Amino acid sequence: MPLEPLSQKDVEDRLTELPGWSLDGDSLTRSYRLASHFAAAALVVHIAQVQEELDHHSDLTLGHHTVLLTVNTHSVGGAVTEKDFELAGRVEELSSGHGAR
Ligand SMILES: C[C@H](O)[C@H](O)[C@H]1CNC2=NC(N)=NC(=O)C2=N1
Repeated sequence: MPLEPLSQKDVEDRLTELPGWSLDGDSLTRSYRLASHFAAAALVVHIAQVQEELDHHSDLTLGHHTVLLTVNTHSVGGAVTEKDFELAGRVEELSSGHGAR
């Protein structure tokens, strides 16, 4: 089934299940803080693996002890779709194993 943009209400409702995530413009976003720069880099690699698995490649920025994700769907003009929530949920699951907060 082709991806469709979610309504603003759907996005807000779904965000209540993802603490730490918010809507920034047309994208879902979350910043994670890690114990070291290397730990942050390892989280980036792990997220990149999931992005490949889902064939969904959101912006992923490595900072000093931080990882910033900005998630939207290019094929619908950069709006938020179900696939963005799927990726965000997967990242939430794996982030705790990295000690991210
Ligand atoms: C052909 C390939 O499946 C598409 O280009 C995928 C790749 N990764 C993607 N990532 C994101 N964020 N949005 C997309 O629409 C998208 N499309």
